[in-house]
Order: sequence, then C-alpha cells, then structure tokens
Amino acid sequence: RKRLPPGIQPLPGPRGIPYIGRVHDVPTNTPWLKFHEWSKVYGPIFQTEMFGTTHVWISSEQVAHDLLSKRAAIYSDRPMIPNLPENRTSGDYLALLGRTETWKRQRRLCNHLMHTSALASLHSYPERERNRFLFMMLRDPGNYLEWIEQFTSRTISRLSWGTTHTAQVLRHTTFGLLETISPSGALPNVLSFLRHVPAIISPWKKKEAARYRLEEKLFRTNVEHVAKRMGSHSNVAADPSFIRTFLESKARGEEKWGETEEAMHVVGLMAIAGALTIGSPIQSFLLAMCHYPEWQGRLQAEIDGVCEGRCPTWADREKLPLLRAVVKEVIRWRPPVPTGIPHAVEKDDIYNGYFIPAGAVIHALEWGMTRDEATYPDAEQFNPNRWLDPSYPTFRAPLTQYPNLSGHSQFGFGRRVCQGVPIVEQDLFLTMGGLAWAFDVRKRRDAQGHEIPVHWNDYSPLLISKPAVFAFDAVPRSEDKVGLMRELFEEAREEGERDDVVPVGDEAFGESEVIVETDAQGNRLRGGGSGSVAGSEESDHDVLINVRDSSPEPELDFRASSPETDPDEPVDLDSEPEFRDEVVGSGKGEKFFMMMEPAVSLLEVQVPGAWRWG
Ligand code: HEM
Repeated sequence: RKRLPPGIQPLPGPRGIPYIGRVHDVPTNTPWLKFHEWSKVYGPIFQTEMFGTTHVWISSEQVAHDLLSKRAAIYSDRPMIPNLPENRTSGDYLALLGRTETWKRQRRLCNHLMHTSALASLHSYPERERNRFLFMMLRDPGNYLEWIEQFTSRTISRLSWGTTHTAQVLRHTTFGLLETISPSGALPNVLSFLRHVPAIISPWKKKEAARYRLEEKLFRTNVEHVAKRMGSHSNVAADPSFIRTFLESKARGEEKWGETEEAMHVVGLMAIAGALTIGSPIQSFLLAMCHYPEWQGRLQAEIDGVCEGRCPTWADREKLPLLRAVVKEVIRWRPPVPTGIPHAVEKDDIYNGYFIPAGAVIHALEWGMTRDEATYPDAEQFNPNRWLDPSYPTFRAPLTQYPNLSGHSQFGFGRRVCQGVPIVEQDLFLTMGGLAWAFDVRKRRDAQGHEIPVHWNDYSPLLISKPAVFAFDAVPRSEDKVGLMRELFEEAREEGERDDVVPVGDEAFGESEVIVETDAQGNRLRGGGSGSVAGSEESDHDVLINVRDSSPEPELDFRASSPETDPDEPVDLDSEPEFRDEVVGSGKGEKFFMMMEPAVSLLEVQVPGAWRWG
C-alpha cells in the first residue's frame, strides 16, 4: 500500500476481500447495474479492487471531462487485457493500443480515412444497404437480428474494402474478438493469472489463435484484392473504400500515412468497430417502439409530413429533428457500451483530495452518466423531447443541426474519443427512419388477443451489449410502401450485383448468398444466388456459402460444384473444368457452410427450381 500525502484520502468504494478484492457480488450479467448502484452509495467517482488492480468508476460526465479530457496527457492509456496481452503494443487493434507512437500514427490515419468517406457522404453505402434491410424485414421480420447484423456488417465491409463479400467472415471473426476482450467473455479477463496457462492446454489461447488466423487472412486478402483491382486494366475498378483511399494517398507519394501493412490493421479495426456496435441501438429502437407506441406515431407524422410518402434519406436530416432526437435518445436510454471502454492512468494523480494510483483502470460508466437525474430528468423513461424542448437541460438550438451524436458521452472522452460517429449517425438515422416510415412496430398478440410481454432491459453481458431477442410484429403501413420497398430493394440489388462480381483468378474472400422469394402462400416465386468464390492456383480458401430461404414449406437442396482439381496441379483457368458436384446441405432457413477447398477456382451454389442460380 502506498503512503498517501497528508490530507489525501483513497477514493471511497466497497470493501473487498484481501488479495481478491471485490468480485464476488459483481454479477456477470449486467455488471453495470451493480456499479451504478454503488455510485449511488459512494458518489460519482469511486474505486473497487479486483485481484490487485484498482478500478475507478466515474458516473458523472463532469468528472469524466475533468480527468479524461482535461488531464488527457496522463489519462489516455489503455489497460492490458489479460486474454489478449499484446493489445497495448501489437498495433493490431487501434482502439486497444496503449498511448504509443503507433497509436498516434494509426489514429491520424483513421481520421483521414473517415473524413474522406464522410465528405463523400459515405459513398451512399448506408442508404443502399438500408434499402436492402427494409426489404428483408418486410419478408421475414421474425429474423430481425440476422437482418440487422447483415446490414451493419455489409455496410462496413463496403466502406472498408468496397465489397459485401467479406461481411459474413467479418461478422464471425468480430464476434469472436468481442468474447476475447470482454470481462464476461473469457475467464482470464477476470482471473488474470490464467493468462500464464501454456497455449497448448489453454482453451482461450487456442480459440483466439484460430480466430486471429482467420481474421488476418481476411484482412490481407481484402487489401490485396483492392490493390489488384486498382492496378489492373480490367473494367472492374475498385469501389470507393477506406483501403482504396489509403492506397491512392500512397500512390500520390504521401508517405505520412505509413505502411500498407499497418493500414491493413487500421482499416480492419474500423471494420470490426462498425460490425460490432451499430446493431445494438437498432435493436433497442425496436424495443423502444414496442414500449412507446406514442413516440412511434409522432415520428411517423414527422417523416410523412417532410418526405411526403418517400422513405427518408440522409439529405432530409436537417428537416427531421425528431428522428435525430430518437436516434440520440435510443443511445442514451440503452447505451450499447454501458461500461465504456476503459482508459488507464499513467501517473499517480490527485482529484478533489482523493488519490488515484498510477496504473488504475478508469471506467467512464456510461450507464451511470445517462441516468444522472440532474441532466436527464426521469432518466428511466424514453423521452426524445429532452433534446427538442427548451425546458430540458439537454436542449440545444438550432434544431436544424441539433440534436446530433457528436460529443455524446457514449462515444468517450479526450484523446480516445470514438472516430466512427459519422458512420453511426448515418446508419442509425437511415435505419430508424426507414423502419418508422415502413412499419408499425408493436407487441405481438397471442391467439386470445393478449399482448405477449416484451422485456424492458434484458441485455447481453459482453462489452458491447444488445437486447435479448423478443417477439414483435412489424406491419407494413400501406400497400404503396410495400411496392416502394420492393423497388428500392431491386435498385440496391442491381447496383450491388454489378459491384459483386468477383473475377476468377482474383484472390478474394468469398461469400455467396442465395435469396429465395415466396408469395403469401409460401410458394417459391423466384430466387437466385449471387457471387461466386474464385481463387488462383495458390489459393487455399475458407469458403462461406450463405444460403437463405425463408419459405415456410419447401425444402431445398444446396449444391456446391467445384472443379475436379489436383491440389498439386496448377489450375488452367481458361480450360473448361470438369465439375465435381456435391450436395453440401439441404433444408430450409439459413445455411452457413465453412469449407476448406484447396485450389478451388470456382464454386457455385444452386437452388433447384429457382429462378436463377449463380
Ligand atoms: C454505436 C456505435 C459505436 C459506439 C457506441 C462506439 C463507442 C466507442 C467508445 C465508448 C470508444 C472508446 C472511447 C474512449 O476510450 O474514451 C470508442 C472508440 C473508438 N471507436 Fe467507436 N463506437 C461506435 C462505432 C464505431 C464505428 C462505426 C467506428 C468505425 C470506424 C468506430 C471507431 C472507433 C475507434 C477507431 C475508436 C478508438 C479510438 C482510440 O482508442 O483512440 N466506432 N468507440
């Protein structure tokens, strides 16, 4: 124990057990509720000890600004994550890096890439993907989680590498990373001595190593793919993306953005951040609409008044302050990162007579800040009016500009503030606006006409938290809107298909998707596969085939055909290959296959009887 200077006290906090600290009554589910409860007892800044580490919990925005922003010089480090011990130094994940030169360089690059895409209003990708998303919701609202996560991972894949082919693999590796780093995801993050268990017998290390290998391969092949397209004389140029912006800057001789190897990781981290986080508030919006139908009605009235029947677009944002207020209120009401992402303090410090030791882990407890009654009266209630009505402390004019998400406590403090806000803002505005325009979202009723209850606050325990699945109805608001949704989807699909061609011979990570449409009776109208996976003779691909059929009745056979090849023989891409046919699965619903196919040059999926197969 350090001897404290005279008159200086340790921070208050719950007493712990010697050597262990206070862990036994922190629930693994929703730990932020417990920390918030303690903040009511010990004040807006208190500390807990956990296995020898001091954790400081801040639940006042003012205190967070005083320390994390005003004293950013010593409060901008990150703690070591026991289950990913290289996180501070490896340069793989910018958001988890310590306050090093690598972090500064990577942050500058991230800023440049984000700024370039934001100026091009993110290349219309969020709008195109939103249009696809609404149509998926129309066909099969019960599968909403799938459509939301597809929306976020497809949008960020386009932004990162200019393609959606990478979306499913990204989703897979990213959710694995979330487990690796979350306190409730991997035991060594709580019992940190477990990190010394040798890799050969550590289930956590083995799992992480396999995940990392796949992720690294995904990132590397994506960069190579874009570079090749940019360099090729073919007519399929690379679509705009973060990595294209980087490669163009480099081609212009701008050395300040660093090496391609590093940019690969920066863009990878941006993709991870986008795939992980944005889905949570979209789900929370659906939850809010079930509990607050009156706000849904007001939101629909605003959209109908301004857009006159059209689905809202990003260009409408100035005229839709209530929609922006709903976006902001969803983030406040159910913050997706309720404990914040921790900082670490590098030197001993004193704040208001309290001692904060060097190395302490500093948590800006978002759940606590957003429940501060002085700033957010009646904080438990979902009330977008707090951003629109001058009688609330959070009101800000002019309403053509405010409310917006920049500066919101949920995006962090000081030098580590989140760099993804332009994407979050646009994605949430478009999806929430689109959903309210298209559907009446409401609680489902059982056969007797009784409402089926929807939970109020049942959220997953990982660092980025999302609501438990719940049942609701999403009823299209009119036949006109159904027609418009179909048209918007067709447009998005046509554009998407043009972009989605992966030429044979390119090294690319592949995803193939088959969508089958049905009529109200469940008869298959048409369906088709898009995309194929292509590789060169050196390739050794993991191939994901993602086949989807929501028809209630028919069973489908999914066939994958790939050329007969000898792994040791180079594939002659110009010759007509002999195809080996293989049924890789049958059934209905989503199929997700992971196959190791050495030297595959073409792999196709066909749905028998369907309109088209690709
Ligand atoms: C709802 C969505 C999101 C939420 C709630 C969120 C929240 C956060 C939080 C709490 C932090 C840590 C701030 C701090 O340490 O003080 C952070 C950091 C970061 N976020 Fe986000 N984020 C979101 C989406 C995104 C997206 C789409 C990107 C894409 C580029 C992104 C990129 C980053 C980066 C690069 C950092 C690290 C900054 C650093 O450590 O220097 N975020 N985010």
